[in-house]
Amino acid sequence: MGTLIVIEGVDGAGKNTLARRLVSAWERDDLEVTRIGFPRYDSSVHADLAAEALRGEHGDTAQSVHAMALLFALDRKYAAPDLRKALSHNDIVLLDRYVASNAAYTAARLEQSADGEAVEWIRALEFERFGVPVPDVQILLDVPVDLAAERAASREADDASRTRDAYERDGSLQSRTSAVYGGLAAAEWGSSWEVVGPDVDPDRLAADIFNQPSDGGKVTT
Ligand SMILES: Nc1ncnc2c1ncn2[C@@H]1O[C@H](COP(=O)(O)OP(=O)(O)OP(=O)(O)O)[C@@H](O)[C@H]1O
Ligand SMILES: Cc1cn([C@H]2C[C@H](O)[C@@H](COP(=O)(O)O)O2)c(=O)[nH]c1=O
Repeated sequence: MGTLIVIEGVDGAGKNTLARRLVSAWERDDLEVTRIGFPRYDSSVHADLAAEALRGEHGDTAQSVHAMALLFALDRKYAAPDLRKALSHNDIVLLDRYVASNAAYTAARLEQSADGEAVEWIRALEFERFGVPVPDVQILLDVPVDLAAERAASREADDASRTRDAYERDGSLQSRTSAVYGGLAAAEWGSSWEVVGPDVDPDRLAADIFNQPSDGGKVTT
């Protein structure tokens, strides 16, 4: 059975970039790795509806914190069989965003903290009711929100297909989300967390997170 590793962080933190570098490091060590990004745009109707809502379509859907969270959660519910299959065929399944994204953004939108009702609602909905796999370790890429916002803005300037959505343009939401993430990591929400900064060395992180072969491929933090 493979190890389920998740990268979390605010928009523009550099999750996608870090994920690619971790995969390269693990593949150099001959590990079998699969990378999946949530939301699963273009392969999940729920993910596509959520993206469209965040760009102003579907009436007042985006205004409803809970409707948005349900769309993101349904994307994962229908991905769960593929996640289990991927875990049975790989040493590592690396996810770019997962359940903690829903917990952090939902709580932040409702101005709650990591120990509030929204986070508990997401935990019960996704892990208990939908039965999505629980991660072995969650990495929080903890980047100052101003730096993350600059990166998201410059990515938008370079690539017209990456225009910022409603969440990405809301600096206050990004700050609150960052704070909730900090609380989730401190509470080891769901599983163990590793908090890393913007200057993390991906090769060292890859080695730290997946110690092999001495511990049989189990995760350490
Ligand atoms: N370590 C880094 N140093 C400099 N620039 C970086 C670094 N990591 C990422 N970037 C740049 O910042 C921008 C955002 O990075 P990336 O797409 O990896 O972030 P993300 O967290 O996956 O964003 P989102 O959640 O919004 O999809 C990209 O233009 C990327 O090239
Ligand atoms: C998976 C997931 C995402 N979100 C939020 C986070 C982002 O602001 C947007 C879109 O994600 P992307 O990484 O920028 O493509 O949605 C969320 O609130 N809940 C989730 O489960």
